[in-house]
Amino acid sequence: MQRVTAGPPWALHDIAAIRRIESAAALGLPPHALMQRAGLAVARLALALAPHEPGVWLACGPGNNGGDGLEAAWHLKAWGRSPVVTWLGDEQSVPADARASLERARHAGVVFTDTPPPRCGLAIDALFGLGARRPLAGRAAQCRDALATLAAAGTPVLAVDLPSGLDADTGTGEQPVRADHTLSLLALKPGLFTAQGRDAAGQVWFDDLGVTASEPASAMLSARPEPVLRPHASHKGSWGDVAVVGGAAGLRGAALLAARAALHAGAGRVFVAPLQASGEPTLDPFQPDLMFRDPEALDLPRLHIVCGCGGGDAVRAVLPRIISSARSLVLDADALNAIAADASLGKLLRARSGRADRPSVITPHPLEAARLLQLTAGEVQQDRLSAARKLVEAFGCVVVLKGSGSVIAAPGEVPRINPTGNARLAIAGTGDVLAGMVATRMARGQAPFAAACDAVHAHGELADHWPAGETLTAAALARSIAPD
Ligand SMILES: NC(=O)C1=CN([C@@H]2O[C@H](COP(=O)(O)OP(=O)(O)OC[C@H]3O[C@@H](n4cnc5c(N)ncnc54)[C@H](O)[C@@H]3O)[C@@H](O)[C@H]2O)[C@@H](O)CC1
Ligand SMILES: [K+]
Repeated sequence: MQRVTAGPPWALHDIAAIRRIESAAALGLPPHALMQRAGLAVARLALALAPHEPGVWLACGPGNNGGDGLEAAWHLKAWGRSPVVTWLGDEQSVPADARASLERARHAGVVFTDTPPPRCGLAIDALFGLGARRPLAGRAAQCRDALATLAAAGTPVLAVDLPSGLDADTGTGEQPVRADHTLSLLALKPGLFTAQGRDAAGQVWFDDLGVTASEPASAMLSARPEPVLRPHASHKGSWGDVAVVGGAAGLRGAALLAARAALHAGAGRVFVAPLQASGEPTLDPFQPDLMFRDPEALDLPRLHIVCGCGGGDAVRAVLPRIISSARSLVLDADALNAIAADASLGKLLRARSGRADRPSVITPHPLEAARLLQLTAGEVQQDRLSAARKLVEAFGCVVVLKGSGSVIAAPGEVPRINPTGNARLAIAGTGDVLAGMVATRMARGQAPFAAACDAVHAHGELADHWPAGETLTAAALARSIAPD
């Protein structure tokens, strides 16, 4: 069993792949073996989480997720604990494996009750796992509410395989169980790490039940970036030139944030090309290293461009030239809104996909993604991985779909879900900082997909390591970037 932490590139499998892995593994094992391993793993983790509390309540559903819970109860009883089970199954329709575990638990003298105990040392959610495809209702919803009441009183909640009611593929669900810990069995699921998954699952643990996955990963958790060695014999030209085009009147800050982020991330030179800026000062007094230019004067084929941050409507006019000519391109915010409103810009972006030397990355949040796909933001959030894939199909570029568990997708690549970051990033300007970080990585010569994955990971880690009690603002975030 392993604790899932941000760092290694964990493989994720969708429901269809897990069902195939399960069938292949079962062929070589005696009946009930996988559930026995699952129940043992759950019981071990339960013991580790509440070593001094004998009372454990297990809410067990009608299928094999409930069977895992019953099997765990049997172990806990054998180890001298006091498990109490609420079982929602039906004697007539219980699956064979779950029946075997039910009988073991009954014969061992595990207590069964219809009503949850008022208190216990640990509560285990074994209501539904992979089979949950509809909202919890009736007694299952009552158990979910009882788990919430216990959690509010300080009882840790451990979910078996998935928080019940959470969709393993998408991380969506209507009021899923909220767990402090989730033990994912056989394979890790994408839904634990995106959309509502992170809030519902708490700390994720993984036990492969002794089975090597016989299926390719459906997605991966992106790994911590490798540090980049900066050779002593390098100069500012070695680290690339980033130019930020945006910051229309009243929105200057967004462009400055992206530019400062690019500078702190280690670009060799950073230019700012504000839109509608005639007669304004051409200096950022807090960051005098930034060089100001007229957007029309930029040598685009040499430059790694960030476009859109605070672009307003004015960005529309400069986009055709930028999309056609920029050396590399990160498109954010108003640039994406302009593309959503004008199919000819989308065609220009798509045309870049034929040129490996002209990479492009788009960084929409869910509403911008929805505009690009002509969906609602709710529809995008309903299946974030598939929304990111659709954007890749539409524009042929690297896509960063921001939000809890940002998804990074690209042509020919297994999609990544980013495991870092927290709600402190849910403020204005942090997306501009991210755009500057992605562009800098491309300016330094990284391939666009890796640049996007690494920048998103590093951006999230800044928030994860933010000092307690200090406010995270986008400007402070940009300043805190340390080039690696
Ligand atoms: N796949 C495997 O190899 C293994 C699976 N195991 C466990 O088995 C689970 C999957 O078991 P099942 O396929 O039996 O599915 P579940 O136990 O998740 O659900 C059982 C059934 O409940 C019904 N159901 C779903 N949502 C409901 C709702 N909201 N209200 C009422 N009924 C609902 C569905 O018809 C579903 O088939 C996994 O998540 C895991 O916990 C483990 O035993 C280890 C091995
Ligand atoms: K569960």
